[in-house]
Amino acid sequence: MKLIILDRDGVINHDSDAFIKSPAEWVPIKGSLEAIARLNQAGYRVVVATNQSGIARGLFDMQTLMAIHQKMHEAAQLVGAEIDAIFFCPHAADDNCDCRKPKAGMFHDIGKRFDVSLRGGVATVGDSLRDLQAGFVAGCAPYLVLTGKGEKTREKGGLPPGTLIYPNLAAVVDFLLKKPMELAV
Ligand SMILES: O=P(O)(O)OC[C@@H](O)[C@H]1O[C@@H](OP(=O)(O)O)[C@@H](O)[C@@H](O)[C@@H]1O
Ligand SMILES: [Mg+2]
Ligand SMILES: [Zn+2]
Repeated sequence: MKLIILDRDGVINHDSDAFIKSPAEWVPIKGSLEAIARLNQAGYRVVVATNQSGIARGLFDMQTLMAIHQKMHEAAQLVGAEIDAIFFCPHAADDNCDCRKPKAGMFHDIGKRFDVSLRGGVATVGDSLRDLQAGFVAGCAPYLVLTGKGEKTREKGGLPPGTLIYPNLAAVVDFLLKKPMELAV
């Protein structure tokens, strides 16, 4: 089975320094949902691994997070895309949980749930260093996109070895499905 693990904010939808606190604030990045549909058609299971410390911060509750994800699923369906599962960490950094990226807990759980060894070339796509670090530790091939916080992440450096950089999720999918696309260097 082909599997890919995507960060949510800044990869699928626009991010905000004020967090994505409601369905109304969830706006897909142009081309991202269509890119997921192309992955589905190529036989990929698409799974999201997202930090949602806004829950621990009291910025929004679980019901609101579920409503945001319902909107994401519906928007995906409109373009023939399907997100197979959404794993999220609702904790704050000082909760010292095992699931908050850059820890790899969500990635290990995804590997178990889908019975896939992540070390077999499973790609993970993120806009923050912690996304890439979590995936890399779990054995994934890291891809940085320059949407969301990606430009800042590139400037800061320290990316896991072998990280490939692309302008956005659609360009990563072009590469994965072997349509020529220039690397964003
Ligand atoms: O990119 P993913 O993992 O899908 O979600 C990130 C969000 O949960 C929020 O994560 C926060 O980081 P802190 O949780 O405050 O460190 C900030 O970066 C917010 O701007 C951002 O919206
Ligand atoms: Mg992000
Ligand atoms: Zn957690």
